[in-house]
Amino acid sequence: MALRRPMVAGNWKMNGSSALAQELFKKFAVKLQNDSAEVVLCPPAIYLESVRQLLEANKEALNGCLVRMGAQNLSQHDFGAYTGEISGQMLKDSGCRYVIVGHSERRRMYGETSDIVAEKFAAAQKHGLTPILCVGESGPAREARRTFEVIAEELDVVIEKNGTMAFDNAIIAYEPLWAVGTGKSATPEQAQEVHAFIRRRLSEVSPFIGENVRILYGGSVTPSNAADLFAQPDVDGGLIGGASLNSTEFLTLCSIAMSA
Ligand SMILES: O=C(CO)COP(=O)(O)O
Repeated sequence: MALRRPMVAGNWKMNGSSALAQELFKKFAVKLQNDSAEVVLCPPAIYLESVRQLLEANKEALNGCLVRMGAQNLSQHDFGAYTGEISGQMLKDSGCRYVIVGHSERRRMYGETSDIVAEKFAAAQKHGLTPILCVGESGPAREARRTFEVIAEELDVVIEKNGTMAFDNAIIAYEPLWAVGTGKSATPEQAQEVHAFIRRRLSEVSPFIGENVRILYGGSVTPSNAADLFAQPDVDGGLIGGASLNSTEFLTLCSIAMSA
């Protein structure tokens, strides 16, 4: 078993259906062979209950394979007059283990600042969820050679509020904005370079955290590029958008992670 168990997390975004969940579980029961990788489904909140029921109903068929559930977002608040929001406690109550925090689509389209992201990270942990913290630079930032600077800023705000040790119970996802939903993935070398940078930065404070935190790559991962990406020493799997909506492709990605 690798030091860090690979993870494949499917971020459905505002896509999918309960039928997709059923289809996935039918295939999981047949195709997932072992627990050498962890599989996470992050459907829209309205489908969390369907996925929870499928997890329960397929417990035996999954035979120890690690399939878990995550949400795509949470409120930074515990409860109250926040129409349309969902708290960490509610997600925990619904059977979530993980929650994506700071996805670039939320930062860009819903005004989530790094401070809000840091609060959401704290709220997730407070309620017993493991945050999957997304960081990543834009295309222009990369062209201006500001990749490390942007990633460091995004990380540091979360570290300042929560401390480096908080990453003992967190996952990081490197998702360069120019690769998200564009069909243009980072090369394995580009991903590895940034993953190593993130690991080093955490190692400066805690070598233990640096060595153990799982860092996923996200951005146009498909069955044709996943093996090379997942084979990088600091890439511990993927956060998958588009390809997580196709059950055959998603299962292929899970198999690749299992043999990475
Ligand atoms: O944003 C992503 C996952 O969170 C990546 O999306 P794509 O895999 O569709 O590029």
